[in-house]
Amino acid sequence: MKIFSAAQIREADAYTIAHEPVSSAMLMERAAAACAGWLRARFMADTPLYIFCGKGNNGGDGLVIARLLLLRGYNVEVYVVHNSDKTSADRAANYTLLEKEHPHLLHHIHARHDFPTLAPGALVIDAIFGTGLSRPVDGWVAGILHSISELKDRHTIVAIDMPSGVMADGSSLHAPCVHARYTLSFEFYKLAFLLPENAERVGELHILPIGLHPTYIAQTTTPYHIIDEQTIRTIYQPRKPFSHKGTFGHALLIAGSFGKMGAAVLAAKACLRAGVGLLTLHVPRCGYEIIQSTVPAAMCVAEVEEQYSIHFHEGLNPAYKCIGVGPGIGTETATARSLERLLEAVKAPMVLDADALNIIGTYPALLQKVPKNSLLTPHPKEFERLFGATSDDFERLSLLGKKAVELQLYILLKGRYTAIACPDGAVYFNTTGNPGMATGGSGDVLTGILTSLLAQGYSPKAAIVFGVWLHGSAGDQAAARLSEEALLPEDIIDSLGQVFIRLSPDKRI
Ligand SMILES: NC(=O)C1=CN([C@@H]2O[C@H](COP(=O)(O)OP(=O)(O)OC[C@H]3O[C@@H](n4cnc5c(N)ncnc54)[C@H](OP(=O)(O)O)[C@@H]3O)[C@@H](O)[C@H]2O)[C@H](O)CC1
Ligand SMILES: [K+]
Repeated sequence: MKIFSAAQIREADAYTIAHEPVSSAMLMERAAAACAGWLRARFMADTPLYIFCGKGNNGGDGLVIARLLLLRGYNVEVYVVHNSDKTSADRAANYTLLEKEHPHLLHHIHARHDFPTLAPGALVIDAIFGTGLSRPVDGWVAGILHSISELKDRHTIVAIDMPSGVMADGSSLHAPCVHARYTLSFEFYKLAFLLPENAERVGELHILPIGLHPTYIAQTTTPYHIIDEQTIRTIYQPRKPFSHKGTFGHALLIAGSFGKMGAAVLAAKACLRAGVGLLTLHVPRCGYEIIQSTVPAAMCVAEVEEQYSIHFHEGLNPAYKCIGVGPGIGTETATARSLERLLEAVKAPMVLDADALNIIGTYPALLQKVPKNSLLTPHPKEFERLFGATSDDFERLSLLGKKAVELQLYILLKGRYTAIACPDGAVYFNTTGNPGMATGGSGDVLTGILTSLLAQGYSPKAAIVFGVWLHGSAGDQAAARLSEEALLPEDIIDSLGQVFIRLSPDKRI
């Protein structure tokens, strides 16, 4: 699913109006009907309802929502926020319509002290600004956004299309914004919704389809995409009946050290469950019995060195289709030296995670030695160590994209919506996964999955997009069974099978 900018959304609107054909007023009616339907399904007609409307089309949506809910007997009051002397034509027409039928329900806000006192348990609709916001809101209008946000503990705030004050394509980190409990947005995710700095403002996001023209959507390009199950189904390669273990590749995982062998066990189990044909683990001496007894399907190469692996660049089997390195290996100087030699020796794309990234953060020259098209999987702290600090999430996203192109690497940035930046400039956001996965060890599971998919012959782009989606989906499946609180990385691994079954329904018994 594509993520469009505010300008492209306006174009999609105009294209739909010209080609469907549908009038702009009807499109507003559709958008508002989708919101009214959503609200009616969740809130009773006697809920005190306050709709705050701006002077643009977002305000127009609010006025139509008011009209539609009044028709259904809802208890509505409308407050027009006079942020501008100008108004849009569709908003003006809908204002006239409402004024004719319900003049006593219309109120006007020209200053902060015009803000009303709300009845207890009210539903507050924020339809002040949407995608038309071009600059941070200031003055008394900013005060109104604050007044709405202050209601959030006692009332339910629902933002229409965008929480007012949030800009679709740029940072509004320090700008006054409505903090909504729910955001009902039209047709597309906006880039701002996917970045952590807006999480508290957007609340629970619902994307409502309003029938924007499919031709515009198909022919318009954007670097930003949401990974959807439809895309995953085109990536996933079901197994052919005559395949054998050699068909699914031989992976090497370099993981674990004294006290961190759990990372190696988790990565190994995930690698096997994600379908690799053969797996070898390279561990320090202390990990030998652990691996042989907990992951019997894997082969194990143990070093003479007791606590840390420092010779993993030596004697590499040419049969290895993919090498994953990093979980729990530590950052000893000798380990860093071995990593450098490994990067010099390997030409095929690898997976680098955790301590491998921390070592590269300490010795940044190593970044240039990482084989092209490798997969790097930093969390935000590791990302900062690798590429430096940024002042907001939009700047960090742009740095992520820039580094992926410059270094010709796939770099993901872990988060609620993990962002995957590709060497061709595309960025994919993953929406699967849940807060239950924010536990030590979840990242090791991801490393195992990605190494497995690359070894099986998935292209680096297919492996990272599929792998991140799979990891999140297995986490969701596990959380549905066990709760987010009780979720452990092992449960993600155990649920991988269910996700594969979902992707290939003909395999169900
Ligand atoms: N395809 C769709 O998704 C549809 C969306 N619809 C809705 O339309 C809005 C976008 O409407 P638009 O009129 O373009 O813009 P807004 O209503 O969001 O904002 C315009 C008003 O905002 C004022 N403005 C802008 N920046 C500021 C600021 N920093 N401070 C104060 N005021 C600001 C602007 O005032 P001007 O004086 O600059 O003119 C306008 O008053 C979209 O979000 C959806 O809700 C359609 O209904 C259907 C299709
Ligand atoms: K809004």
